[in-house]
Amino acid sequence: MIRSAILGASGYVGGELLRLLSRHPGIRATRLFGDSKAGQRLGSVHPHIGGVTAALEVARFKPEALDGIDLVFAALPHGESQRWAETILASGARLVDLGADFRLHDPQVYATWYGEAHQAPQLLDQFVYGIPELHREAIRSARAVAAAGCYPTATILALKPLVDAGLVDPVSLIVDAASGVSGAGRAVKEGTAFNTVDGSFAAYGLLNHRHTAEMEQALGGTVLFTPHLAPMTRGILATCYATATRAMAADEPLQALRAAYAAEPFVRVSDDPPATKWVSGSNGAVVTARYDPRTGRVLALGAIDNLGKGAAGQMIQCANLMLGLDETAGLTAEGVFP
Ligand SMILES: NC(=O)C1=CN([C@@H]2O[C@H](COP(=O)(O)OP(=O)(O)OC[C@H]3O[C@@H](n4cnc5c(N)ncnc54)[C@H](OP(=O)(O)O)[C@@H]3O)[C@@H](O)[C@H]2O)C=CC1
Ligand SMILES: CC(=O)N[C@@H](CCC(=O)OP(=O)(O)O)C(=O)O
Repeated sequence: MIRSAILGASGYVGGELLRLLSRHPGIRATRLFGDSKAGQRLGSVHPHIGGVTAALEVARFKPEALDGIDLVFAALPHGESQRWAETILASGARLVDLGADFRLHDPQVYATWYGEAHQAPQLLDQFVYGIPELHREAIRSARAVAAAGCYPTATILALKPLVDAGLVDPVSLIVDAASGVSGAGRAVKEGTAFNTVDGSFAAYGLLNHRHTAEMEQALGGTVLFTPHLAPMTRGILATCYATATRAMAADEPLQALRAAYAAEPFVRVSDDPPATKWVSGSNGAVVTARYDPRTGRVLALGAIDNLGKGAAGQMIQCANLMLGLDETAGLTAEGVFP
């Protein structure tokens, strides 16, 4: 059994990691770390987690606590992993990091979008970008993975095969994506309070959301990205538009998606537009696409659970690959519907 530690165990992604690991045949959550909730038993921090895990205590992280740990999942606020990555990797443990700290290969691009200098640029080339459908072989041999952001995962899965097949102009990409409120984390904020989001639908981060850089790095183009907050707990739906490189059959983009994902265990190509509820609670992604001859544009959509394929599920999928386990281990549950 692989012994794992979770940094950020008391947050939303930490809770989802614990839920998924409770059914994982090869990875056990052994040590749990948090910040303000350090000292509390997990059962009170995450009441949805039971069994022996509920009795574990959330502790404050110390490097000595990595003794005997094979794998570290880090689900920390941006910037925190830069402080600890060197220590974690020196311990011999593999690292799957979900913060944005190691996703962008170029530290200058990081500084531009995150407004601060990168604190560990020497480690950047040790991290593989964590979308298994794009970088499966590199992830298998990696000691460190920077799991992709939630909006980028939905967007890249919908658009990347179309860019790779030369069907769309990569400098013409427009992405409107909506997220459930759990995407903003567990901390109480006015912008995500019930009275703010219930019955409302709002755009935010106009022209400068940091996930733009991640999408552009993966897609090799220019992206105009507008995130939205939707009155739901989980889910991301990315609606993407691009200029077609030529006239084509209406279903040619759909066929490109089918070819790209034919052997993928977690990506389903749908004739119909996907809904976030199709993948709620699962590691699934559903994508579709069409060519519109009237406007000469390609329309592509991707739906994921931000806490599943957009976070904890993808982290476990990457860890399974790094550890030589079945890629789907612990991740086979279907979505919760309705
Ligand atoms: N929520 C989502 O859907 C997604 C989140 N992410 C990213 O994953 C990371 C975690 O997200 P999420 O779980 O939603 O966030 P939360 O705010 O829910 O949880 C943050 C976690 O980090 C801990 N923490 C906060 N500050 C520190 C610190 N200085 N040192 C150590 N631990 C600290 C918190 O501990 P405590 O609670 O004890 O104070 C908590 O366990 C973030 O980088 C986020 O952007 C990425 C994709 C999707
Ligand atoms: C709804 C909401 O607020 N979402 C977050 C993004 C989710 C996230 O966790 O960002 P990373 O994937 O980069 O870590 C935001 O827009 O900042």
